[in-house]
Order: sequence, then structure tokens, then C-alpha cells
Amino acid sequence: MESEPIRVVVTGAAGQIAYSLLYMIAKGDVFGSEQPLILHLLDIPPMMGVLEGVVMELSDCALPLLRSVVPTDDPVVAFKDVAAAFLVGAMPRKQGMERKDLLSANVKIFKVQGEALDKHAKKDVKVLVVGNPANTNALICSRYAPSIPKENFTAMTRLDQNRAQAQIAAKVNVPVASVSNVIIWGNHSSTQFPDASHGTVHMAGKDIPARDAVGDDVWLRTAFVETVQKRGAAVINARKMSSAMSAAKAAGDHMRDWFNGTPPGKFVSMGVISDGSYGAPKDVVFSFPVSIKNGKWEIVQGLVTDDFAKELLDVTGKELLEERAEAIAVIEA
Ligand SMILES: NC(=O)C1=CN([C@@H]2O[C@H](COP(=O)(O)OP(=O)(O)OC[C@H]3O[C@@H](n4cnc5c(N)ncnc54)[C@H](O)[C@@H]3O)[C@@H](O)[C@H]2O)C=CC1
Ligand SMILES: O=C([O-])CC(=O)C(=O)O
Repeated sequence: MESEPIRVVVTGAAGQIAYSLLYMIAKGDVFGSEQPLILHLLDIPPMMGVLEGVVMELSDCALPLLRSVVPTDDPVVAFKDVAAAFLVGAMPRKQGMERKDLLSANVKIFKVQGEALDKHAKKDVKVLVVGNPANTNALICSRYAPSIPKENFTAMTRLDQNRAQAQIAAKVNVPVASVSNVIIWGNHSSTQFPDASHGTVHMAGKDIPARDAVGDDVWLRTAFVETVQKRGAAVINARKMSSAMSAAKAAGDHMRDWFNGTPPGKFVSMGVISDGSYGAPKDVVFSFPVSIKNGKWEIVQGLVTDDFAKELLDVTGKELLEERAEAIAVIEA
């Protein structure tokens, strides 16, 4: 028997990330090749003309899983009965900006959308915040949606994880799928800590520690960390626009793993509400390694962190506390 369609919302649906993401979702890459979909597309009133073009293109893709499309500028319509929400709609940064410079422009969007999710979405909706600064926006969104569990609000650090795994694959000269369990700790910002010390590389039929495969601890603590921390800025410098294709791919990966789970022994990184694990501040959205089963994530416990890691975890945690204070000030102003 065919499954009932699920409703999925993408905000910022007329923007650049959505242009790649909508196709991936609609063709079954995220929710599976058997799951029919109704796509809700939210953008702001001046973008409704552009959105109409996106709707035409989705129709012209002739995708069997896509049962209908609901374009709208009304959050009430957009969030009605949705099972999954990709919150992409927000201003992107330009050359020379840090992501937290977007806070005052973007955080109010996530208050409004939290309120709308609270009233209109399914209570088990899975929310992925992509719009920057993603961690703090996710925290604010959750605060304004008290009837939905805090665990259902996540922020995207999967792009950073994919970048980190691609850097290691290139260094070791293996296909990217051979690299697993590289962690992104903390904020999706230039203070994030990309950590390969628990990573593995599949070589000659077995998983070996990434540190052994790389054989260069200095590189892992310097060039590797800095490249991943600054990759978003490097793309902006080159393209004059921020990452879009890779961001869409990461958003799809994040939501697919959240719905489908992670294989035994493997973990992925997600910004989730912090319980203070690994000395992170509580009640901020902090990126941790998580394993996922039956649609629920759990922070992977018991990984040993050395002094180098503790120092970097501390820096990114402090930045998240500062962002939280600033976000609350912006909203209450
Ligand atoms: N977490 C991550 O790894 C990444 C996050 N980003 C962030 O994603 C966001 C979107 O990036 P792009 O698609 O490149 O930007 P874009 O400017 O191409 O598209 C954003 C869209 O959001 C819409 N929008 C603005 N306010 C809205 C609202 N209140 N409700 C619904 N839609 C609204 C805009 O009209 C626009 O169509 C930015 O904040 C960017 O910094 C980008 C790459 C990676
Ligand atoms: O760097 C940016 O502003 C966009 C983004 O979040 C990324 O590419 O990681």
C-alpha cells in the first residue's frame, strides 16, 4: 500500500540554497524513494513572482513523488501540519562579515517562525535551521515553540562535517565515503572545532584511525582546522555569494539521517540543545557528535578530549553564550 504524503516546508524557497534543495527533496533523496510529498514553500511577499517560477520548474521536473506544492508568504499556511521544516530563509553574509553579524537582521524571523510552528506544525515536527547564525536562530526558534520538544530543533553543521571529511579524504587520497566520524564541535562559525581525533578512514578492508591514516598531527591541528573554519568565507570570496549547492546537500544529509538513523558505530554532527556534555554551556544549541535511532538523536558520550580540544570547545561555547545574550537583547528591544 502506498504511504500517505508528508508535508515538508522549505523557507527562503525563492533563494539560492532552496533552488538546489527543493529538487533533492522532491526527487526522494531525503525522505526516500517511496515517500510521497507535499512541499510547502515560504518566502516574503516581494519574492512571490520568483517563487512562481520555482513552482513552474518543480512541475516541469515531472517528479513522481511530488503530489502538490503550496507556495505562500503566510507562515500560518506554510507551517500547517508539517512533519519536517527546513528553515533556510534569512539574509546571507557578504564578504568581510562574520555570521554573527547577521544576528540582528535574522533572529526575529526565527521568533516569528517558532510561534507559527508552535501553533500549526505537527508536534513531532523535525526542524533544521540553516539560516545564519544557525545555532542561535535554532535556540530562539525553539524558545518560541514551547509545545514542541526542544530536541526537535537542530542547527546545521553538516556542511562543516562534509567539508572536514572531504579535506581528509583528499589528504589521504581515498574516496570521501571512506572517511567517517569526524566531529564538528560548537558553533557554525569560525570558532567551530573540526576534530578528526575520533575519525576513521576505511583502507585495505578495515577502519583505521584518521590520525594514523593522515600521519600529520600538526596539519590536523592547524591547516585542517583553519580550512574548515574558514571554508564558508573562502567560497564567498570566490563566488561573491555564499555556499548553496553544498549547503543544500548538507541539509538533505542532516534530515535524511535524522529520519533514517545512523549505522552502528557511526555518528554525525548536529547542532542540538546542550545538556552540558563535554563541558559545553547548557541551554545553547551546540554541535555535538550524535547517533540517531528511531528518529531520536543522542549525544555520543565517552569520547576522550585532550587539552587542545578542551581549549577550543571553551572558545566556541563562550561565543554561543555571547550570541544568546545578544539575540535575547535584539528580540526584547
Ligand atoms: N548553516 C549552514 O551551514 C549554512 C547557512 N547558510 C545561510 O542560509 C541562509 C540562506 O542562504 P541563501 O539561500 O544563499 O540566501 P538567499 O538570499 O539566496 O535566499 C534567502 C531567501 O530567504 C528569503 N527570506 C528572507 N526572510 C524570510 C522570511 N522571514 N521568511 C521566509 N523567507 C525569507 C529571501 O527572500 C530569500 O529568497 C543565509 O542566512 C545563509 O547565511 C548558507 C550556507 C550554509
Ligand atoms: O559562510 C557563510 O556565510 C555561509 C555558510 O554558513 C557556510 O558556507 O558555511
